[in-house]
Amino acid sequence: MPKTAPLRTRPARLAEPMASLGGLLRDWLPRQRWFAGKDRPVAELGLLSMTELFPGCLHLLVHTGPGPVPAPGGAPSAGDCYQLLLGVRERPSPRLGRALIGQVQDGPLAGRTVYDALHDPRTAQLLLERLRLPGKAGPLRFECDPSRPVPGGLAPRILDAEQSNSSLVYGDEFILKVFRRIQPGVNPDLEVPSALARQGCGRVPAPVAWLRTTHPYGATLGVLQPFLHDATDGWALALDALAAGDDFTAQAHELGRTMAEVHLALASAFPAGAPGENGRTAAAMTERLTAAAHCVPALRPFVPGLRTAFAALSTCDSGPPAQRIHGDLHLGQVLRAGRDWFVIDFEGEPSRPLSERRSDHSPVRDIAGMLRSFDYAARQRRPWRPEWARRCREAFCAGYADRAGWDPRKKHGLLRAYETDRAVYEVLYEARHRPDWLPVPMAAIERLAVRGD
Ligand SMILES: Nc1ncnc2c1ncn2[C@@H]1O[C@H](COP(=O)(O)OP(=O)(O)O)[C@@H](O)[C@H]1O
Ligand SMILES: O=P(O)(O)O[C@H]1O[C@H](CO)[C@@H](O[C@H]2O[C@H](CO)[C@@H](O)[C@H](O)[C@H]2O)[C@H](O)[C@H]1O
Repeated sequence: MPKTAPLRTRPARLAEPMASLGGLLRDWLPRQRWFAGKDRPVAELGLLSMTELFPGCLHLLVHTGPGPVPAPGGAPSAGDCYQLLLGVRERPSPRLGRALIGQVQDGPLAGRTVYDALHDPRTAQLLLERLRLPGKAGPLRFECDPSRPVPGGLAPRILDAEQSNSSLVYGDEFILKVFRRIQPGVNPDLEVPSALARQGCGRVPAPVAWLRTTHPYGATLGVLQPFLHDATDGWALALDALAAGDDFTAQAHELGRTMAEVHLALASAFPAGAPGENGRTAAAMTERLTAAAHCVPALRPFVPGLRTAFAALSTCDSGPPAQRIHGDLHLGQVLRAGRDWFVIDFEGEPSRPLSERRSDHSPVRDIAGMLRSFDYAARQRRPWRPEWARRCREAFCAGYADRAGWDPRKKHGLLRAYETDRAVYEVLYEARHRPDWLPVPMAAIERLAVRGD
């Protein structure tokens, strides 16, 4: 892309830019994969913070309703906050392609073309330059681990993956995840891998630099970590194995061992909080089911059957103690390089509040997530391959038991409840993001509600 024209409007004068940018962003936001509020129009759109990061590049935190824009330091309001990096240039360019957001009609930016600057190699390069050394820009703080220096001049490319955030890869050596939906507090995707690195856990790429903001509240905005360039994610490997009719149990077994290792490292890295309590967990799961059935009518006939899984949880033995976990474990979150598995993306389920994602949970929740993922993979082939999934699930649990010292297969009631809770989450996720995929978790819902296995 050609060099962007410097913005001659001073940032302070852009205090009212939502009036001019608002229309464009209202159209553009709901079309982004990472935008969570697809089920409602963007009625409210307000500016929480704006920083001119480089000439021609604005860093924005915007609030989308339904609630009003919260006042700094004031009470939280219903709605979400998103991080945007907007490129602003004098003239449109066909090279902007799908990065184009549109042309501003009025206000201080009238006539300028606005685009998603993460697609602009120059912005990507400048971003890495800022991250390599500590520094600040307005409320933004660029920080790094001085023991893990990052070389300059690495060529950037935007990752073309179905993601909840946006990622840039630099010279196949580092990957920068730019969080899109921002919540106050430290993001577990920075907190957890940093803590695991301090434990010497080699199964998780360690953050080397990160971006945070101090306004309108403290929050993590991005994390740079080593890119495992020779790795393939577990989802792609599982689909390849299915297509070739290959067995995947050796890989699943090794993956089970890896997850147990990561859970053990997490338990040492974070002091244990209050012990988990099944009755309270069952109540929370039932509440989530009720909320999901409210949004997805197809769930409703199965609610009574699913509730029995949660009711049974209240009477189960307590199981392994609650601890920090991954929180959104599936085959897309594990990468295999050579014979080793690595675990990424410790953000947790993106739709849940950060406080909940950062609290302790049963490790069975992660195990259930991975077991569901084998089922997802097996359902990508027709006729679907229940045996393939069953063998992988067995092997994963056996590998986990080898390393953890307790066997998930002996915790049937816990596993059923957590699998049910995960399938309910998936129904909601698919209904919002990929309606064509809804039959996949719905098949599990039917199985769990009717047969309970
Ligand atoms: N350290 C890494 N090395 C190699 N690939 C990675 C690494 N981190 C992420 N990826 C790739 O980027 C994709 C998206 O990363 P992820 O952290 O899951 O983002 P999101 O939370 O937006 O879904 C992953 O599926 C994986 O293919
Ligand atoms: O974007 P994230 O990786 O944080 O996770 C979200 O998106 C996932 C899909 O990309 C979704 O996972 C579901 O689909 C997977 C196949 O694409 C499957 O392997 C998982 O088992 C299934 O849950 C995940 O739930 C969601 O949080």
